[in-house]
Amino acid sequence: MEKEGDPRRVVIVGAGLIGTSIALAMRERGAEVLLADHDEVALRLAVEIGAGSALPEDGPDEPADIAVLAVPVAALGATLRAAQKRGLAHVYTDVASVKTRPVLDAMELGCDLRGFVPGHPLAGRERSGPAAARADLFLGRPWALCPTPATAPEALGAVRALARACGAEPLITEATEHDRAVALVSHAPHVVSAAMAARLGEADDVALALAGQGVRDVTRIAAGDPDLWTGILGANPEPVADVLEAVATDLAVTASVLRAGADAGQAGAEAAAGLLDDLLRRGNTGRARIPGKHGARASSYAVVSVVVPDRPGELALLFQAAGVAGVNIEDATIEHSPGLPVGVLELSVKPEAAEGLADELRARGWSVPR
Ligand SMILES: NC(=O)C1=CN([C@@H]2O[C@H](COP(=O)(O)OP(=O)(O)OC[C@H]3O[C@@H](n4cnc5c(N)ncnc54)[C@H](O)[C@@H]3O)[C@@H](O)[C@H]2O)C=CC1
Ligand SMILES: O=C(O)C(=O)Cc1ccc(O)cc1
Repeated sequence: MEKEGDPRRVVIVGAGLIGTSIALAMRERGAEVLLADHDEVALRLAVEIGAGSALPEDGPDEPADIAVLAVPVAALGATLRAAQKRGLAHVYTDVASVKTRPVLDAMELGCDLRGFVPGHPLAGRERSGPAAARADLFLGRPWALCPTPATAPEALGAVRALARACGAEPLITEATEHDRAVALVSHAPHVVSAAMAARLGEADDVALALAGQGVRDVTRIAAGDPDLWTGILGANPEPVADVLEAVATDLAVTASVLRAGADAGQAGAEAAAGLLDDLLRRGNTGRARIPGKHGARASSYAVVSVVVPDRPGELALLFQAAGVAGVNIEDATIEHSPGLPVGVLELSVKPEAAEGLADELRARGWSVPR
């Protein structure tokens, strides 16, 4: 549904995963979308899945409200310069995973920084290209905006409206702060995931046959495009290296503790166990600090666990019951063992709503262990 202040005409340069996802989200809001990509196959595919129409060679009839540059980090400066020269839009933004380096590139190339709002949606996938695009990719996700001192307030307002129209939560920050933050929460995790996944290159058939959800979780993002990630990491080297060195220290201490513990005496074994315990507990603490939906702290929700029979319509009934009880479900996960006739549904709700929900579900016949 269209909202006042939403951009009406949007140009997307780079019809890959992120560009096409923004295009699809804006099309759902009724915007006109014009797409460009130097890869004709990607462009055609994006047009065919309904993301918009191809930007004419000679540009739009009149400048669009916003042009979104969704190209790899290293291509951003030149792409902005070319887009501004063609007069594609009144306001420009980008989605690159790093902010300081591309903004410097844009300055060096003489881009007009007043109408440029550096941006970065913190949502993505381990797949590239328009075929992987989804209109709902940005729902409830943070979208960093890093205006420079030169950025015009109207330009910032327009890009903020674009992020909201895509369902995201805009968060204004400064480029160097952004780059340090994403080194910790996105870039270094990618390298750690790749380093673990790389071990699987040497795994034998038995090990691979035993691979469960844990290793899948830890290595999911390692499936990302190596070229894209080489560009991201190369543009944010120092902050990423700082995090990797800290992780490497924890790993090196753990490895030596495990080796020493194997043949240490009683006192040595206790010291080793203490160091290991310390890391595992710091891991619990760090993981619990990752915010849940809309930036709320995950630990600020209470979890109600419900045993649900594996029957058609069961979840619909249960969510309906929560609705009748006036309880908003903030998040839900289902733990399900294949072959078992039941699963455990974990519902995250506001703490004050947990008891009422549990009582309501018990009254309707569900098992909610105390
Ligand atoms: N992959 C992810 O999960 C996320 C990526 N990003 C950032 O979004 C940007 C795009 O990444 P993806 O969409 O994942 O990549 P992608 O590979 O799916 O799409 C990039 C598209 O840009 C096109 N392209 C490259 N240079 C171009 C140029 N000079 N002119 C026109 N088109 C050009 C490519 O042909 C390709 O279709 C990158 O800067 C990345 O850092 C941001 C958030 C998440
Ligand atoms: O796959 C995921 O879950 C991601 O988090 C992807 C991602 C990749 C790069 C970004 O700059 C932001 C997000």
